[in-house]
Amino acid sequence: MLKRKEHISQIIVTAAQMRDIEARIFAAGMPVSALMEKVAGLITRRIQDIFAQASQQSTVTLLSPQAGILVGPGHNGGDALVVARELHFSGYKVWIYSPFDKLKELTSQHLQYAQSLGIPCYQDIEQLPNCDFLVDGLFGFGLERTITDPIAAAINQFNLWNKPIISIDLPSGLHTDTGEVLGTAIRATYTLCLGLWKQGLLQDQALDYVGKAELIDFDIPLADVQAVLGNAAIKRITSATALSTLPLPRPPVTHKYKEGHLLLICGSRRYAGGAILTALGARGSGVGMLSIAVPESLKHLLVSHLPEALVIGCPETETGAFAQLQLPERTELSSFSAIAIGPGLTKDATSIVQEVLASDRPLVVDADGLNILAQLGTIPTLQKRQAATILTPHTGEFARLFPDIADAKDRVKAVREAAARSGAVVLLKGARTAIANPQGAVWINPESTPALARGGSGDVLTGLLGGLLAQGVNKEIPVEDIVATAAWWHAQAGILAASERTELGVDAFTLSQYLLRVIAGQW
Ligand SMILES: NC(=O)C1=CN([C@@H]2O[C@H](COP(=O)(O)OP(=O)(O)OC[C@H]3O[C@@H](n4cnc5c(N)ncnc54)[C@H](O)[C@@H]3O)[C@@H](O)[C@H]2O)[C@@H](O)CC1
Ligand SMILES: [K+]
Repeated sequence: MLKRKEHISQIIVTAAQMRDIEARIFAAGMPVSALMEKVAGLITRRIQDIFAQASQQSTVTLLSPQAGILVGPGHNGGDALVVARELHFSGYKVWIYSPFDKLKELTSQHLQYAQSLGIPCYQDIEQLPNCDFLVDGLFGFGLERTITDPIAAAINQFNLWNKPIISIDLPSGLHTDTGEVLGTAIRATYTLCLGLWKQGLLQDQALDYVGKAELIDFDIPLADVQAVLGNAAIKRITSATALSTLPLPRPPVTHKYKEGHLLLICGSRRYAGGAILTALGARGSGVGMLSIAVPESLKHLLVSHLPEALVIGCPETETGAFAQLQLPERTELSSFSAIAIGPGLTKDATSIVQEVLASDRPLVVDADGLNILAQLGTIPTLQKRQAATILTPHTGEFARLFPDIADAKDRVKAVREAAARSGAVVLLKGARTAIANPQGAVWINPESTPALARGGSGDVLTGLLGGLLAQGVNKEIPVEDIVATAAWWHAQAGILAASERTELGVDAFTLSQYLLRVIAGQW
């Protein structure tokens, strides 16, 4: 059983779902004002911690830091006003920017009380004094239309101040579900997301605005979450879930075939390195047995890099691409636990992709394998496969496979539709990789690094995923969990490598060497 905190940190909600969950809490008797008080108290404490830490690291000690509090018309503004009051009482110098004439009732009451305490309140940005940091309570999940002037101009101005900004719930201006910028948006240094993770904070287009995001858990009952979300949930992949899916510990009595036999089909003379990187990713997975089918002229190269693998040289075309898949005698595709196909294939390998699709083995299709699928237009026939199919496109490959649903503005929606249509588990690569299964469940990898935006890093993922799949199939681990674990592991290896070698130091070979270090400390 997952602990409550762990469970809560996995959940992702839309604005509508958050509103429904909130409504259940209020209907059960929790007063709105009491919840606001509780939440804003938690935010205040976190702001104080952040600021205390920053002061410790700085050579200048501020005796009474000055906070600018930005207040919108709804309950996000109400939260901000409670924070203003609490910071005021704990010795901060506080001023309030409240540009709206009409406020929700609770927000209006808090404003009135803050003013009665003598906290200065301004309506125009020109009047605002200097400050050490800003608290953004302009809009939360109630933002429903594009922000216009004068608020848009004020937000742009705040962004130019170059002061730390702490956004309450989400940076004002971001769409709660898609992360789209509605006109303009606050560029936060920290986002303190309230209660449950909002989907928009995990969409690629929001990342420039979100800063460092944290969840402020205010004890939402899990029963209310379950009642609203049901099973078609969107989940954040966490270390705890990923680690629990790894094929560890191994049973004391086992043998190499029991620990999975992966067949990789990859490479061409032109893209020889892709085959090596895919194989190194598979090696990192710990798979029991690795067979690698490559065009004949690559065989020695692969053997010299991976002496443990069984390398199968296949007939090749004049240009050194696969002409045919020729497995050793008495070996069928069904002899393997799983197959991964694609990196470095070239488009000459069309018939091999078809052959593999017709097999009854769990299958990962990547890179040129996906381009061949797009050309063949066979996406609907994937539904008929007897075993799981996993597609791992980057944005360009996704657009070729699903031209009518590729949607940069809502990647979660796009990946969900792609999975439903294809019957495959689809992993859409990005800064926040999103994974969907055909039943509508989605997983998002919440931590990654731009260091991974580099040729060959996808090949490592394909091998790693294939290797985990081969091991997981034997242990009856759900395919979606394996895909999520591979995405997490790959990203964590990138993060660890970047932390030691900078974001420029994570070439794909190096990445493959960091895989094991991610988990070595955990077991
Ligand atoms: N979900 C929860 O359980 C809790 C939510 N709380 C806070 O409440 C927030 C949601 O509050 P609200 O529903 O009042 O929504 P918001 O505070 O996000 O703002 C909605 C208000 O902004 C106006 N508005 C929307 N778009 C606008 C635009 N483009 N230009 C000008 N005005 C615009 C709306 O008419 C409405 O008055 C959360 O983000 C969070 O900060 C907390 O107080 C406590 C608990
Ligand atoms: K906000």
